[in-house]
Amino acid sequence: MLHGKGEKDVFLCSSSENRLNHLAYPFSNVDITKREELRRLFLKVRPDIVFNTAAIASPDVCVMNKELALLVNVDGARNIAELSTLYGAHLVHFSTDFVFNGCKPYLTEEDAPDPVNYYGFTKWESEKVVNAYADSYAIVRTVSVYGFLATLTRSNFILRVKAALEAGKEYRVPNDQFRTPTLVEDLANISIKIGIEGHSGLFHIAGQEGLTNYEFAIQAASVFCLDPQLIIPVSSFEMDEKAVRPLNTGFDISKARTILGYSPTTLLDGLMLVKSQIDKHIIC
Ligand SMILES: NC(=O)C1=CN([C@@H]2O[C@H](COP(=O)(O)OP(=O)(O)OC[C@H]3O[C@@H](n4cnc5c(N)ncnc54)[C@H](OP(=O)(O)O)[C@@H]3O)[C@@H](O)[C@H]2O)C=CC1
Ligand SMILES: Cc1cn([C@H]2C[C@H](O)[C@@H](COP(=O)(O)OP(=O)(O)O[C@H]3O[C@@H](C)C(=O)[C@@H](O)[C@H]3O)O2)c(=O)[nH]c1=O
Repeated sequence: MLHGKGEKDVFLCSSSENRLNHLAYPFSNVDITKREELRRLFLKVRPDIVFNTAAIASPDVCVMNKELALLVNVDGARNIAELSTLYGAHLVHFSTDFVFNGCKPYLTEEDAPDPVNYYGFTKWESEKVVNAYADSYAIVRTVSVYGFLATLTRSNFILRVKAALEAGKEYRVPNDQFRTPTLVEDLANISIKIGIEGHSGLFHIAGQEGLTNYEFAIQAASVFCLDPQLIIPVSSFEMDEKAVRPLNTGFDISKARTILGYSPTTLLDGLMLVKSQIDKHIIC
């Protein structure tokens, strides 16, 4: 998404291999929890803008490995915030709707966080360290990101629904978790704008339609021409996941619309885009 945007060179890093090597950007392995290693990278690259997407982003993994979650999500964010200040970079840090308790949908930037799981707790703490240690920064909170890339670290909701239905398997989905799903291209484009234009503060970035995960799965099945009968609505309680999920989240995106001119893709267009990307990938 960064390709051809502005006059910036792009430098990629992550803790394992470069999964975007077809794009031919320079890449370094870095562990954000290792401050000296990270400092050497800042010294070498001298970034104007840093996008911090690194995290332990699975709520279930976070609750099972709290030490690691705290280390990466909080200490790692602190290292990046400190070094961004030291080297004069504008930091765009990513956070989540899971900082909220799920009692109210369409949350604004003014609503008070109150996480109900350990992942949400570490992400809220990450926001506090960014606030405390970064001079020039924006925090981008987002919700249930969907999209297609052949080399994803983790899959996402609609790709899992698609895989199960294609295999003729039933897929149990909570009908009591309300979200505003976010198309990854919308998130990437607005984040680049935030970075390049140097916007500061907190932004809620999500899709414009709110629906339950069950309804989302049904819409995905329709676009992918798969059998919706295989999608079984269940309560979150019946899901029996390791980490409890906040029930009602989803964002009010008025601030982003007004300040950034953010105008997200509709859910139907987003799902059709993902379908066309997958079809193209299969043909290639
Ligand atoms: N996906 C979603 O629906 C949502 C995501 N978010 C937030 O967006 C951000 C990105 O999430 P998402 O892309 O889904 O997460 P992924 O799990 O897909 O990717 C996280 C990345 O973090 C990297 N990473 C993990 N540990 C380290 C480390 N110690 N040092 C350097 N890099 C590390 C991983 O690198 P490697 O691949 O090399 O292991 C991986 O690429 C996170 O901050 C998450 O909290 C917020 C709301 C919704
Ligand atoms: C693994 C699994 C999940 N689900 C449901 C649970 C949940 O309602 C929905 C989405 O599950 P996921 O594990 O993709 O997402 P989940 O971890 O619930 O969601 C979050 O991801 C993190 C990173 C965030 O920050 C949040 O914004 C949110 O998008 O899918 C199933 O229905 N069946 C399954 O087999």
